[in-house]
Amino acid sequence: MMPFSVREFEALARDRLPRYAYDFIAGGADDEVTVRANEQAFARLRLLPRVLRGQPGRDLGTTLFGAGITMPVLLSPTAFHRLADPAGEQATARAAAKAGTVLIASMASTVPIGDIATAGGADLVLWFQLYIQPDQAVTDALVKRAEDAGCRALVVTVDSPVLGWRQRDHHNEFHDLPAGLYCENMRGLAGDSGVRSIAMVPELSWEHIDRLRQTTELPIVLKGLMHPADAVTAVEHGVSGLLVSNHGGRQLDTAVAAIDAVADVAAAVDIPVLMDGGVRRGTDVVKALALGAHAVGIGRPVLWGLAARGEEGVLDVLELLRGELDRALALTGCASVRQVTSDLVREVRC
Ligand SMILES: Cc1cc2nc3c(=O)[nH]c(=O)nc-3n(C[C@H](O)[C@H](O)[C@H](O)COP(=O)(O)O)c2cc1C
Ligand SMILES: CCCCCCC(=O)C(=O)O
Repeated sequence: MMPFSVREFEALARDRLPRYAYDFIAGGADDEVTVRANEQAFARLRLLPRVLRGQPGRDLGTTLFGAGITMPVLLSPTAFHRLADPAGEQATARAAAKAGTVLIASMASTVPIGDIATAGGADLVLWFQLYIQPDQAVTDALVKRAEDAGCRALVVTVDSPVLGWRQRDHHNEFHDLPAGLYCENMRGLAGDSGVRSIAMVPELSWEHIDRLRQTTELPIVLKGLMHPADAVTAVEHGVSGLLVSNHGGRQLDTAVAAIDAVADVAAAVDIPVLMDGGVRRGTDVVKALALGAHAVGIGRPVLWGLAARGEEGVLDVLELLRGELDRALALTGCASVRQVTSDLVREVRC
């Protein structure tokens, strides 16, 4: 059966994946309050459409750090794509390139960043997600690998000084990758031992960002920042963009829904603000744009598409969202993503 929504892709993925892999993707931290809140918060926001502003078509395109993309929907970084499909991140890269949008490759990819870039080809706008490592030489080597692969931005995840408590993974005893799968970006670096060689750094601070700023010319995007005061500080430290995110509810449980943090962050800074967490429909994209986001990211939906139908499934998910966004723009009276304004959204009590 052909799925007609992101949700239907989730159902297909659930049927196909082993339990531990499905749970790794679906799960979050502690009681998963924030996992649910991310989606529920979108449902609490309602659209207030404008009418009689007829346009023959809609322009979904936007620009990020000089690169044109065909819609404001990015692939957020997610680990271990080969858990979902043998072609892993290579399949994802091909789909992102065909869709004409940004792939943020996870540092915890099961395909090396150079091979992801090759699979996506010249059309792929590729960014690299980085967990700053305790050993500076390892961080430097990862940045070099990303630069050599042609990545156009570094996305530094700042919401993970320690790893969240993923109860489902503990129940499933999922602590390491199955045989044959490896954190390929770590291969050959000091201390390399697969998944366990990716360290979370409890002492992570603005000094780490300053040092990274001096190491690379690439734009730096901070991912996992939610507080407007931190957004202001980020700009002072030379950061080029922000990805408002609570890591899909996988880190601090009971953190506010990501969409609820967007407006204050966007009002505080003049750099591009992106968001991810709970985006499942084109209408969610419109709501995020209305609250000041430049674009949104999707995490789990990509893995559901990949598990359900490989490269084609990821492309299907992206094209479903594109179609929904196009319809949502038409139905709210917008001819382009730039016409989405804050007056189009209202919060209701559920
Ligand atoms: C299975 C899985 C793996 C993830 N791996 C990473 C990662 O390696 N690095 C990172 O910064 N975020 C990671 N994330 C968080 C996503 O980038 C993103 O913030 C989140 O999935 C967005 O929420 P959504 O899944 O509701 O779209 C992961 C999320 C999931 C579900
Ligand atoms: C120690 C392994 C780190 C992989 C982290 C992947 C990730 O961010 C996630 O949310 O899962």
